[in-house]
Amino acid sequence: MAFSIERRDPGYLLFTIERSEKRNAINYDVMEGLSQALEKASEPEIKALVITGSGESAFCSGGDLSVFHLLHTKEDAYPMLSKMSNILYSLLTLPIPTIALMNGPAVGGGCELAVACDFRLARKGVKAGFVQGKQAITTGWGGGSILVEKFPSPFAMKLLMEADLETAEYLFKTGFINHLFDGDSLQQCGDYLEKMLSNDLEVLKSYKRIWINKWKQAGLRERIEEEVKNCAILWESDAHHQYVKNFIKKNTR
Ligand SMILES: C[C@@H](C(=O)O)C(=O)SCCNC(=O)CCNC(=O)[C@H](O)C(C)(C)COP(=O)(O)OP(=O)(O)OC[C@H]1O[C@@H](n2cnc3c(N)ncnc32)[C@H](O)[C@@H]1OP(=O)(O)O
Repeated sequence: MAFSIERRDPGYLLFTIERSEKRNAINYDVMEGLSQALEKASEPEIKALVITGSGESAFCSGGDLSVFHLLHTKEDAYPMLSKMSNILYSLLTLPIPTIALMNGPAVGGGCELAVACDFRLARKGVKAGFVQGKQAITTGWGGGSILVEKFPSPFAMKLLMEADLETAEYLFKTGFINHLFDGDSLQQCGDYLEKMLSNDLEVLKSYKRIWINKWKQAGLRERIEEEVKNCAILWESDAHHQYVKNFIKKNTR
């Protein structure tokens, strides 16, 4: 199974990508798992959704390049990008708080998954970055638009345009990471959530609605659709295919 979904104390749903051998890369099974978790997170008594990856080698290494290298044209790429962008938009607008528990690196689409969550908790020393620019594409799951909506422009623009991996410590200073931890990630996450989840679910939902309304008014859904379409166009470039070919070659030697 590529994922697991578990109810945990104090009242949150834990979604784990169970693909540590692929550094928790997102394939179609993981997308299906995320959709199921989003549905389950709407059940009564669930006060938050926590997303993590198994092991400590990665939170999520982005799109599974061993699968997505089969997508050549923009017509091939668009359905995959669009599907995942719909999942990330549902995650963004989930009526309860959401947490990316970054026990390891978050790379490319993995960083898009993290930015779609309300809070990001990272293990000290891990790295994270929107590296897509180095692969001759842009973010294509909506993460660029979400980043720009949530963070000050010069910071967001620098992260996207430099397309580098940054340390969790730098990202903490800039506010992208909300909490740095050592030791047991689930224990740390439980401690971080304890005060918040001691409040009534309707209070949490009412506050979350303030952000959801803001994002709706800002036309974020439409902006994400534009990002998806633009990424699909870049996807079919020779430069991108060359990058992916090199990645596959390097990793099958
Ligand atoms: C779709 C797009 C988007 O944003 O829209 C994207 O996400 S583009 C995807 C962006 N992601 C990437 O460029 C790949 C990022 N991956 C990495 O940077 C690295 O793997 C780290 C996550 C930092 C972990 O490094 P570490 O040295 O621990 O592991 P490693 O590189 O030896 O990888 C271990 C195994 O996982 C596989 N692996 C790692 N990342 C993968 C990925 N994204 N897709 C498919 N396989 C992947 C490697 O091929 C290797 O398989 P074998 O053991 O069989 O050799």
